[in-house]
Parts: sequence; C-alpha cells; structure tokens
Amino acid sequence: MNTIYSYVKLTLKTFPLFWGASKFYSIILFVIIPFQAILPSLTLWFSKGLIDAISTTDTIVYSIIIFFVLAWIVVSFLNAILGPLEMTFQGLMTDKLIAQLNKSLMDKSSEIKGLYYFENPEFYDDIQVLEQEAAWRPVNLIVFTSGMISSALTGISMLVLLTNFNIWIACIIFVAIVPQAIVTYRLQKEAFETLVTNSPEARKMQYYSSVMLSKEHIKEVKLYNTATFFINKYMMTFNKIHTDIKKIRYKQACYSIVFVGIGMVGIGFSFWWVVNGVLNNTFTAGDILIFASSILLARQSLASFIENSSLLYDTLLYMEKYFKFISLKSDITSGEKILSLEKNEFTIRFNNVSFQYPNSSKLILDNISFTINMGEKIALVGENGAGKSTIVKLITRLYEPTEGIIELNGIDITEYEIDAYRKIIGIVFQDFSRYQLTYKENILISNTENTNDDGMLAIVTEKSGLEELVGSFEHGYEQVLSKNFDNGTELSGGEWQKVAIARAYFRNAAFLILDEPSASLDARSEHQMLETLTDLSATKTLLLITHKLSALNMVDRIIVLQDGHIAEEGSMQELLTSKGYFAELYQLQANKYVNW
Ligand SMILES: Nc1ncnc2c1ncn2[C@@H]1O[C@H](COP(=O)(O)OP(=O)(O)OP(=O)(O)O)[C@@H](O)[C@H]1O
Repeated sequence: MNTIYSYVKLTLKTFPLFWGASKFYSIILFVIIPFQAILPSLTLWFSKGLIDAISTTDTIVYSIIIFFVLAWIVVSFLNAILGPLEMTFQGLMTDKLIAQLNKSLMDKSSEIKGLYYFENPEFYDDIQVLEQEAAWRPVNLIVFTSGMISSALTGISMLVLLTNFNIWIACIIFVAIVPQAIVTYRLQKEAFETLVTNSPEARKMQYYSSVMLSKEHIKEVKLYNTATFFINKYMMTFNKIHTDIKKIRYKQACYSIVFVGIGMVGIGFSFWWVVNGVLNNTFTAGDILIFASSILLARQSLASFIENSSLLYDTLLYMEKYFKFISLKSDITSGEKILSLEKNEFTIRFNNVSFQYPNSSKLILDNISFTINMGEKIALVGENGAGKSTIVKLITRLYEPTEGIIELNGIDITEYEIDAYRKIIGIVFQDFSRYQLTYKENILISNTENTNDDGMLAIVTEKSGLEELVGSFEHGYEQVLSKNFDNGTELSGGEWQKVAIARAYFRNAAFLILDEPSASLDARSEHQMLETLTDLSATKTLLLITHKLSALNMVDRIIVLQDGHIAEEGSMQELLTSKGYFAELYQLQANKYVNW
C-alpha cells in the first residue's frame, strides 16, 4: 500500500516536469494519447456494426453499411497517423526534458556551495547515477508514462465493451490482472534496489572498463600487460551483480506465467459462454468478433499497462533520487554581508580552528591559529597528509571548521555573502581542472565578467610562460585543448599547470592561493613562476603550498604544519637558525644537492 502511495505521489510530482519542459508539447501529447487510446475500441465497434448490418436476416440497408465502412476507414486512418505524430512529439518532448533535467541538476550543483555531498560516498553514488542516467531516463519517463496512460485507456474502453456482454466477464479479466500487477511492481522494486545496492560495484565495473579504454591509463596497461587483470576484475564484478539480478528476473517470469495461466482459464470459460450465446441467438455473429478482439485487446492493454507502469516505477525510483538531490540544502550557507575590499586590504585569521572530515573520526587540524596579513607572501609546508590542502578548503569555504572560526577583517567569514567572499581568491588547486575548451576559455573561466580583456589575457599568458606555446597554436587563443575534438591539441603536464596558473592570475584577485603549483614545472618555468610571484607587489597576498623548500626564499613567512598542529612559524632564516622540524626537512632536501 505504501509502495502504491509513493508510486502515485512520485508520478504526480513528475507530471509538472513535463509541463515545465514544454507546455506546447504537453498539451499536444495530452490530446493525442487519450484520443489514440480509444481508437481501437471505436474500430471494433464499427466492425461489429458492419458485420451485423451485412449478416442481418432482414433487408440489407446500404446507407448503414456505407456509414460503417466510412467510419471504419476514418478511424483506421486516424489510428495510422496518430502513431507517428505521437512519436514525433514524444521525441521533441524528450529532448526538452533531457535539457531541463540536466539543467536543474547543474543549477543544484551550483547552489551547493561546499564539497560535502561530492566527497561523501553515499551521495556521490547517487550523483553519479543521476549524472550518468540523465541522458536517457527522460526517454523512459515519457515513453512509459504515455504507454501507461494509453494502455490504461484502451484497456478500460475494452472492458466497457465487454460489460455489454456481462459485467462479470470484465471483472474476471480485471481481477486476473491485479495480482500480477502487484507482484510485478514488487519485483521491479526489488530489482532496482539490488541495482542500487550494487551501485558501487557497478561504478567499479565502469572504472575497470574505462581504464582499458582511456588514453590516461593505456600506456601502463600496455606496458604492464594488465588487460587480463582488469578484464577479470570486470567480469567478476559483473557476475556478482548479474547473479543477484538474475534471481529476481526468473522469479518475475515464473510469477507472470502462473498469473497469466489463471487469467486464461477465466477467459476460456467466458469465450465458450459467448459462443453458446451465438448458437442460442442471444448474441450476433458480430458479437463473437467484438468479444474475441476486445478480450485480446483488454488483456494486451492491461498487460502493457503493467509492463509500462512497472518499468515506469524503475524510472520513478530514479526520479526519487532526482527529487532528493534537487531538494538538498547547500552544505555551506552563505552569509549576507557583501564584501568589498578597499585597496585590497584584508587580514585572514584562523582562531583555534579544528577540523574533522564528515564521517571520519580523524582530527585533521587540531586547534590551529595563524594570521595572513595583506600583501604577505606566506608558505605552508609540511609532510604529506599534514593538512595543508585542508586549510585551503577551509579558507575557500568548501568545508566549515568543526571548531573555531576563520575571520576576514575581524568578521567570521561565514557572515559574508559567499560568492563575493570567494571573488577575492584566485587559486591553483593541487588537482586543478583541465577543461576541454579553447585556450582562451581555459583562462577566462576564472573571471567570466572580464571576457573581453584580451590585453589581460596576453599579460597572464606571458607571465605564466605560455607565450611561445600559444604562438605555436594553429588557432592561437582559440585553440581547443583536447584531442577529443576536431583540430584540438594536447598539452604536457607542465603546460597544463601553467594554464592553471594563468587562470589564477587572470582572476586578478587580492588573495592568491597556489597549492603545489610547480609540481610539474621544469626548473626554468619554476624560476619564472617564482619571479612573477615576487613581482606581485604589496597589493596581492600569497599563500603558497609547496614541497620544494628551495622555492621558499621568496616568501616572508613560513607556517610549518605537523600532524594537524602548527609546529613552527617564521621566516626562512629564523626557522633554519632554530634548527627545528623545518630545518630537518630542509636539510633532507639540501643534502641531495650537496651530495650530487
Ligand atoms: N574528503 C576527505 N575525507 C576524509 N579524509 C580526507 C579527505 N580529504 C583529505 N583527507 C585526509 O586528510 C588528511 C590531510 O589531507 P590534506 O590533503 O590536507 O594533506 P596535505 O598536507 O595537503 O598533503 P599532501 O602534501 O600530500 O598534498 C589526510 O590524511 C587525508 O587522508
């Protein structure tokens, strides 16, 4: 009962989506589908009239025959043309719905300000399912909904025709179908839940095949000859999922055969009853046609109703995920204070900040406090996993501190309107994005309000050491940076990193955060980058995360993180003189050069 209730609720919730996607196509389909659904019963009714008029024992009335023939032709014609028309409008509606669904998913993603949902495996599974299936689920939604409506109407009109013989026959057919419907829904739900439970497994399967088919991994796959390893893993995971689903599918087939068998017994008896009626002159010869055909069509339509509605159920469960995602509240709430910095003046302060990732018991940052003043160039150093990138996620409000606050100019950063706050930050993430767009778009994307500033584009291109590379592009700034598209080109790892740096420069923000910006740069490019950063003058503040301790000569202050604590803080000279943890790390790297 609960299932039926949620089914109906979900269906009703889904209908407005059609209307939202296109009012015009909704109206057309709303007219075509029911009209087309009742045409079979009209065809039958006119056929019966024709047979009765021809086989009458009284005088044949030609005008009646002509009427039935014409009516039959018109209805058959409508039946024939409405099919293709329905398909056309279904197709158009599907296109609109796909765009609308995907757009609302993207809108929601933009509304969610933090990383919580994207880094939480439970939500991420759902988001993956939504993203991957958004391209074809709307097709099912439309095809199954219209199929369900039209088969319900055809079935009902056939049952109405059958009530002319005996209301109990219509009831028998209807009742024979209901248990089958309930079982089918149950099994469909079970199948979907099995699929959902297996969703992480399904993602693994997709990953294994993508390793074998993607450019990213193909070199290692060839060299280490790992094809068999991945194919075996794929097949093992597939067999596990398939075994679960197979059981449900077989159960579904067995139940269907039993219920169809029971239904057929009732139908057989009813047919014998009508044939007897014709022999006893209670019914006409036309009645045999109408009875046999309407039983067949009633059964077919009710069966198709069950099939469509159970398949729709599967899609509605997808829609349930969709509605759940669409109703998510952003993990990070924006404040209301509009931030505008005078002469880029700002101070950021971490006040006793502690942080634990959601669903993790590990304390990543433990009561840390430090200040970043305007114009300062600060480096954040520490061993792998010390919490450096986590600090960046907190500054950029991708997560909130578990305890303590982060202040900007003495005010908790959560009080600022988030987009305005983020505007003061230009960033190169450790895992920066490589957009399959043109070179120009790859840069301008950081400051879309400034897309016509080719002068600035030229400056950041030069400052990032990309001038020569862009000069070599066949299409200059308009060069597509991906081999996946026509006339596209591929960049090296270091070149991509320079593009990410240029993107951060183009943002022209007061606060520049660079997380391992020189990891892929050659010595000359790294030198140029550091020169540029030194030139940033007092108007820009810099937070540099790096493992290359030699790059720290240009910073004013170094914050050394160790296991979530600030172990040391000071200038390079101060830290080396104090011979503490930093000096130890520095010595480890310096020794390599000395012993060379
Ligand atoms: N989304 C997450 N959920 C749970 N734990 C996480 C998450 N992201 C990072 N961690 C953990 O937090 C710790 C700190 O990670 P972080 O990326 O801040 O380190 P880091 O100092 O930047 O390291 P590296 O020098 O290797 O880049 C690590 O132990 C890491 O496993």
